[in-house]
Amino acid sequence: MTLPRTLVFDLDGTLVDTAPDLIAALNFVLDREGLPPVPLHKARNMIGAGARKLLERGLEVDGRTIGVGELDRLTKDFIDYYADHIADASRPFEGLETALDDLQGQGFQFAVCTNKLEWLSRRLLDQLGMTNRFAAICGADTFGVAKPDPVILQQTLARAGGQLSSAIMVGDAGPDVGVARRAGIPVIGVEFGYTDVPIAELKPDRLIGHFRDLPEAVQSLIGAASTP
Ligand SMILES: O=C(O)COP(=O)(O)O
Ligand SMILES: [Mg+2]
Repeated sequence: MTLPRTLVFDLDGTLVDTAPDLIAALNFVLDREGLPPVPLHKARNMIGAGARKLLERGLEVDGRTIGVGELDRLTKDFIDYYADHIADASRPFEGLETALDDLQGQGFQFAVCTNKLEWLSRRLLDQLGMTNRFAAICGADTFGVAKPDPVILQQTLARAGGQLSSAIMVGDAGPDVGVARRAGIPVIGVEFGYTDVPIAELKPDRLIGHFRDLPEAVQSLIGAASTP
């Protein structure tokens, strides 16, 4: 039996431009703590390792480090606020729907492997009308491990009914390139996402600057893999 080819997507900064709502939630919490807001351009690159890390990084801008208990409380406040505003301004990156239609027509299926919490990821994709696009939607809490641990990618693929030998990862940051490398699958980097290290420096197998280029990047990877 041939299992379907699977494209596994990161969520924040890859499928959806979530920075405006994530940073609004961060600044809501900072404001309640009496701290100044972090500007969007600066805070964008703090996204990628989950809500807790985003808060830690946001607090560090002001030179603040806090205890575990306080961080727990602020993370809860952050998630409460974010959940209520998850799709106020977040939108899929340009060209995504067309690229997915094209690839689906070629027989690909899709999955989401994110360091966001699963229920937040589902809520976001629900509100954008995209949940049904994905055979599996898995977050940092789904299997108790986050990217770049390869287990999350292996388990996401298992849940989607795919397999590692016919999967490609698509992501915007270090954890995405890392998880793909550790699981031994190719990775396409997107240049429009959130990362403190430029994605090109992480050397993904292909780089795209717009979703219109995704089908061709996928084809060239498959072509390269089947060339003797
Ligand atoms: O929410 C985050 O910080 C990370 O999410 P991502 O893995 O979808 O980029
Ligand atoms: Mg990301």
